[in-house]
Amino acid sequence: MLSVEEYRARVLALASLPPVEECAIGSGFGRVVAEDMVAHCAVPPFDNSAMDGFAVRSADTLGGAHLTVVADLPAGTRLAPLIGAGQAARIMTGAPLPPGADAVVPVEDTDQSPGDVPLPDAVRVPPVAVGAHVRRAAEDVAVGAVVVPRGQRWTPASAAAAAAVGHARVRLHRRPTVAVLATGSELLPAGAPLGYGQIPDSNSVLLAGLVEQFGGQVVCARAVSDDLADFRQALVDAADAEVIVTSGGVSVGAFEVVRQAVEGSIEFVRVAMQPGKPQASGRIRDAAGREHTLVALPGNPVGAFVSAWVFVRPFLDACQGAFSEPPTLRIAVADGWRTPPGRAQFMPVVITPDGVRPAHRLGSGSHLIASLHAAEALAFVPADVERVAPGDVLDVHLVR
Ligand SMILES: Nc1nc2c(c(=O)[nH]1)N[C@H]1C(S)=C(S)[C@@H](COP(=O)(O)OP(=O)(O)OC[C@H]3O[C@@H](n4cnc5c(N)ncnc54)[C@H](O)[C@@H]3O)O[C@H]1N2
Ligand code: MOO
Repeated sequence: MLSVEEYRARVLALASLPPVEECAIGSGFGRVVAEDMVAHCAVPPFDNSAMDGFAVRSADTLGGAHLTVVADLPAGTRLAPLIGAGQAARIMTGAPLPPGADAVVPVEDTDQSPGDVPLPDAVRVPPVAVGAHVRRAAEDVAVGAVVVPRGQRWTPASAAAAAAVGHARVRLHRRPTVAVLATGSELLPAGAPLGYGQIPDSNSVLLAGLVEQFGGQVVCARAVSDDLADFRQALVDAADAEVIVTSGGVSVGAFEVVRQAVEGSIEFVRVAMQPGKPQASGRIRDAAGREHTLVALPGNPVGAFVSAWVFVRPFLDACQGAFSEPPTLRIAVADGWRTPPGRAQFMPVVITPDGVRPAHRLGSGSHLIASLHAAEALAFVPADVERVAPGDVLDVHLVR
């Protein structure tokens, strides 16, 4: 049996990076930045006022002062009047601090009224320190600084950062294309009336959703029977997919269909984890000679879910050039449970004020698909731990 880390390393070794595309900064959210984005301009680009008020020379204001108002400076002004001794300028938030001035007094702290009023001839101000209410040029980011590093996911906030430092376009990795095939002759599409021994296919919708959540682009997702002709047709549908994620058939038998339908090398392994013990992966070539990476997960739905988080997520991250680790917390256990000896366990849990507890009374049973959605996280129990007791502290991976 392989450890979780050993098998994860084997799956990661199958990853390859899709090409880079140049995109408008307002698009491609969720994709991964391919090159460090460097600031072309500073943020803020110039010293400016953080308040509506009066720009002053702090040295003039010791003990309070009555200053002559020599200019009116709204945001966007092109005026840059020199403020001399005993002078002030009315200034609005975001307007450049005029030369000579080194502080701003908010209008509320003066004898003037706020709002749209005529420019006064003079203003009474209290003492104010150098730099008060001034936003310094480059105090957020300086020219040449890396603002969004490669490997990070592109978000609306990164797009705003890009705009602020002078970029209209960004280089992003293309999303890897993924086909999801849930194998099993007992499977029917969701909503179809069930005959004897048949069940709804819940894995293809589960895995397709997770693949999208992990940044993959799902090109097809459906159930496939354990019949050679059906699997061959599914591969035709999946022709555009760089990656094929399957569920089912990894314990015995059904993968013979895959072996007969394709060329390539698929490795079947047992991983010391619960759920998710049987796994398979490799590279395959379809009848038309196209290469695909295969990541095959166990059919039991909770096993498929856990395997997707533990193997497919880091694999798809590597296929996108992403460096992110899943969010992991250290949380105490509220109610204890037994764990399988010699296998790491991923327990679906809810997070309560008292700590984590299993999301279902039957624990990590790998068929408990209808209650899995209640789980907020997977609590990781190392292979050498056989009993989890209240108060034990575990690594908890968020799964929402
Ligand atoms: N003799 C042994 N039997 C089993 C072992 C074992 O070591 N020795 N391991 C068990 C474990 S653990 C798992 S996990 C499963 C893995 O089996 P497969 O990957 O071959 O999956 P199937 O047999 O096809 O299905 C297992 C289970 O899951 C249901 N299923 C499958 N696909 C779907 C789907 N798309 N939607 C909903 N439910 C699905 C299927 O009906 C079965 O109940 O093997 C154990 N057995
Ligand atoms: O490994 Mo299976 O997924 O435990 O049920």
